Amino acid sequence: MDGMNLKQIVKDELNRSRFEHTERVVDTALILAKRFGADPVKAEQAALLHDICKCWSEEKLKEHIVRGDYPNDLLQYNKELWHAPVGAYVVQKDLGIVDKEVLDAICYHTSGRPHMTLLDKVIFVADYMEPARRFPGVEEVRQLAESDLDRALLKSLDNTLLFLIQKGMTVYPLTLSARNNMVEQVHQS
Ligand SMILES: Nc1ncnc2c1ncn2[C@@H]1O[C@H](COP(=O)(O)OP(=O)(O)O)[C@@H](O)[C@H]1O
Repeated sequence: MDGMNLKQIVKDELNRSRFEHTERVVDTALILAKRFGADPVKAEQAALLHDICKCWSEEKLKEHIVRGDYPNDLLQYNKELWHAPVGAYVVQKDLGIVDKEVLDAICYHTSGRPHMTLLDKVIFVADYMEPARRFPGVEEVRQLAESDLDRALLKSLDNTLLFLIQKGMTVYPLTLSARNNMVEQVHQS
């Protein structure tokens, strides 16, 4: 499947604003990939596909997760997390994407995980800081991403965790592990 076909498939799956977000994530991911030496073809593909299941209903995502091979605790946490691992499964099964790095970058783009690959980091940070994002603290992430992808990622994870805690929400543990691991990586560098 070539890039144009994939783009049309993604467009058909998403509403207009989500597709425009996706296009901005692609642009941002390509900039970060070039800056930090990630594979631009993989970055473009992972960014294009990262939110492919974002417009599925809660019921459809839940049915899929119940029947599939997903972490046991996933359904106990924020439904905003669900589209990412389901998206990785769907692009593998329905679109024939087999590249594990691309599939992992899609799978972990919302939660993060410990020992994130360079591509995971590029997609996570691109999704967090694409130009239309207005999160408190996003400007600092953009500044850090000018020169240090790890610090930009750590700040994005910190901001996400602080946001969830301030809202009194539960935190999916994988994000805490991702954050702890990035603290270690940043302090070692
Ligand atoms: N560890 C976590 N536990 C619970 N919710 C989380 C966690 N990490 C991220 N989220 C939530 O997921 C959402 C972000 O998902 P994302 O895929 O980036 O969607 P969007 O592109 O719409 O921002 C936010 O609401 C965020 O608070």
